[in-house]
Amino acid sequence: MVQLLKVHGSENQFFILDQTQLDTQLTDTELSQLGIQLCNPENGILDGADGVLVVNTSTNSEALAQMRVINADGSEAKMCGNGLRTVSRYLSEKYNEPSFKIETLEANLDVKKSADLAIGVPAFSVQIKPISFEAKDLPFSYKGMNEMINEEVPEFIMGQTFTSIAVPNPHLISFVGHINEKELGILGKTLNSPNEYFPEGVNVSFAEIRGDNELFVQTYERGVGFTNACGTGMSATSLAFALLHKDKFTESDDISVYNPGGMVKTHITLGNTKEQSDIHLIGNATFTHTLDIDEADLHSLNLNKFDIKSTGEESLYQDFVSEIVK
Ligand SMILES: N[C@@H](CCC[C@H](N)C(=O)O)C(=O)O
Repeated sequence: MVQLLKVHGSENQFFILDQTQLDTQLTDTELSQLGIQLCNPENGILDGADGVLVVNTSTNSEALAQMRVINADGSEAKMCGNGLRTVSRYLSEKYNEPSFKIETLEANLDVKKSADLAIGVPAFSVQIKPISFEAKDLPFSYKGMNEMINEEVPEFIMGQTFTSIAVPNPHLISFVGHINEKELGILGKTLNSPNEYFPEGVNVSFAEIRGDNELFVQTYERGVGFTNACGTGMSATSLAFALLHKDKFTESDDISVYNPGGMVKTHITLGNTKEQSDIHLIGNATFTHTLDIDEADLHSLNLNKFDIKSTGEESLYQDFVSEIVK
């Protein structure tokens, strides 16, 4: 029997599959198909999810395990901040370790247990890197620019400015007075369909500055669509905020980042160069369900065979959210 978990970070929903439990690892095609079928909001499991987080044995001795990220459309992402917190909790409980490193596609990242956000709401802090602003790393193409930092791009939306940062998955950020969800949806869809600007798609976030070190961020995710929260999106937005809105940013304090699914904290330490800045993302790591299945059924995608049990954690998370004034 294999056990998957249904988890979330700020209601950014995932399934965790620990492949070290399996006799035979799923192939990349099987993982992609599993992502598409499990995550479908209409006929997936437990109302679907934004992705599948795959735990593998690490390929280097520094990290406790490896995390891969399969988006809901079956594509693979380089990183996932909210997901990394939930995988951190999973590994922390499995190995009884409070802090360690997790291998992701481009870096080994420091993770550690933080103070619970509320009763029954465990939290983890995760490092987000590497950081790049270079067009080739996003990748993007616009008027031959090597970086897009606070640029007006009327082809996207008239009167807004845009900043593009890879952490290392690609993000496009725009600070606005008030988030227009319809415009975010149209831009997100356009830039995640064949287009001349972001050939590999991009996660698009609109952010409102609510006060000193206080943001509200909404994201249209590559490979997913609208999501309740995007951890790397909130991290990249926090870095853009620290660089572009210095009058509202205090480096010694955390930034509170509200989102449709709850809230997280980020901590930005600016480096000698903007790429050398340090980003930490702190937030909940909630396990909502366990899902047991025979390994053979997993390989053959017989997903109606899951034995699903609730953990009871979601109501405690909802109690925490009801106390937040967004
Ligand atoms: N929601 C995630 C990001 C997941 C990857 C994204 N869809 C991509 O393709 O880059 C997060 O919390 O960071």
